[in-house]
Amino acid sequence: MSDMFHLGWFGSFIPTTWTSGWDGTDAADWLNGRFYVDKVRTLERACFDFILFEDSSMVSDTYGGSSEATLKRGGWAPKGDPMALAPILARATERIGISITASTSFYPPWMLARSIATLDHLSRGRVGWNIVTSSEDLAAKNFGMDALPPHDERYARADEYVDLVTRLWDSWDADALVMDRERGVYVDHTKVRPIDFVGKYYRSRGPLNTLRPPQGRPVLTQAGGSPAGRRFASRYADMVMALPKGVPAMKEYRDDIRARAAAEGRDPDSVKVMYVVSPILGETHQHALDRKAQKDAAVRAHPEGQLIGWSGSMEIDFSTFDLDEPLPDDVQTNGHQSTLANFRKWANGRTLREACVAYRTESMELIGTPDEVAAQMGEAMEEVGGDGFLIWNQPHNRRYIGEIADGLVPALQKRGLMRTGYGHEHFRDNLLEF
Ligand SMILES: Cc1cc2nc3c(=O)[nH]c(=O)nc-3n(C[C@H](O)[C@H](O)[C@H](O)COP(=O)(O)O)c2cc1C
Repeated sequence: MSDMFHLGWFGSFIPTTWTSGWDGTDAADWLNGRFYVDKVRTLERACFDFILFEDSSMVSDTYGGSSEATLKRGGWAPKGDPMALAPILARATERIGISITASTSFYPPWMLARSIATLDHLSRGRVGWNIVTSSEDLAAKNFGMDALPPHDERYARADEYVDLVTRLWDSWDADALVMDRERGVYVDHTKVRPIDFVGKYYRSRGPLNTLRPPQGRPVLTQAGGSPAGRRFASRYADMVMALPKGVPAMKEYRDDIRARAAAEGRDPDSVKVMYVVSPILGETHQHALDRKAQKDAAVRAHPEGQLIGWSGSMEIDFSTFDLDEPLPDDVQTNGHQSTLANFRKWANGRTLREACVAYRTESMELIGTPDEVAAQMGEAMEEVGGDGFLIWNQPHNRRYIGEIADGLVPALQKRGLMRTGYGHEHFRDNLLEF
């Protein structure tokens, strides 16, 4: 029998789908948080390890040189701040991890260390920080910069940033709070120290002005695809999100991350690699295939949705290219480099129109009845070696969440592939349990 693996949910604090016919009122009032509270409760009932919110800081106007295309569809903006949403989700739940994205290029490290430490207390040890360096110059302009530093320098800065943030968390010992009424001592000052951090890019005296996070180090997650990104992930991340295409590439990616982690002196089992998937479920196998065909037809009819996404993340105006030709060879980006490189490799001469239909934000296609898909996931994990999957909402509505939580999850649990309860209070302990 296959081993148990982890399941997380990967998504954004954005409107739900509003054109599927199964959307209710969520697309209108998603920003009041109610949909997300219901969602996280459902995922906790289904024993997901965590929910993770990606993030960005811009309204893209790359496609067609205007924000019209982005805003008209409502796919990338508006977007709420996951840092503000997290405490509401924490209050509504008991065990599920809540991981939020914050960019090392924009957040002052001391502020980030303090916000995450506070959230770790508010959630009683269930917070994760998804570390990104950001990749859009447009976002940099919102923070007073003309452009982001070059790709590899962003990772060099992030290296120092994470070092600084973890030192700030360590600037308070776990037993600093003594609350000795007789002696009149609330905090033992000998257990709180300045850090006097002086790096190439950052300086901070410290200490932090709040208690050490319950997890000590809240769960760190990352998604580096480039060599610099992989090195960074294997040095710091407890969980790496990945999008290699197909089982052999998934295995190669995991083996590489584990080897790099071992070279950094870490136990490879302390780094979990999780793959983005978006299962298409049906009542019968044919029903699932029909649903996939329907999805493909929708993209074929409106390929611009995909092109707008690529324009935003790669900062390349895809509206300027001929849809019936491949992406020209001379196109470059300072943004998600590995995304562009992977795109070229994967597109392999496809025209842009064909590429839009074929592209999937997922590592492998999973199509079938819940039990068939559970079996496919088990087989893939057996070949790859671990460590689990991130479900990416497609479509982003209650109907899809229900299909996963009440269809796929019970099928996984029946096969012994997924947990049926939480063994620990803290996110980190649950993630490292197997
Ligand atoms: C599953 C997944 C989630 C990601 N989430 C974010 C995000 O929330 N914000 C962001 O700016 N970048 C995000 N990225 C981009 C990564 O941080 C990274 O830039 C990308 O994987 C390319 O790798 P590289 O930076 O090593 O070139 C994500 C990537 C993946 C695969």
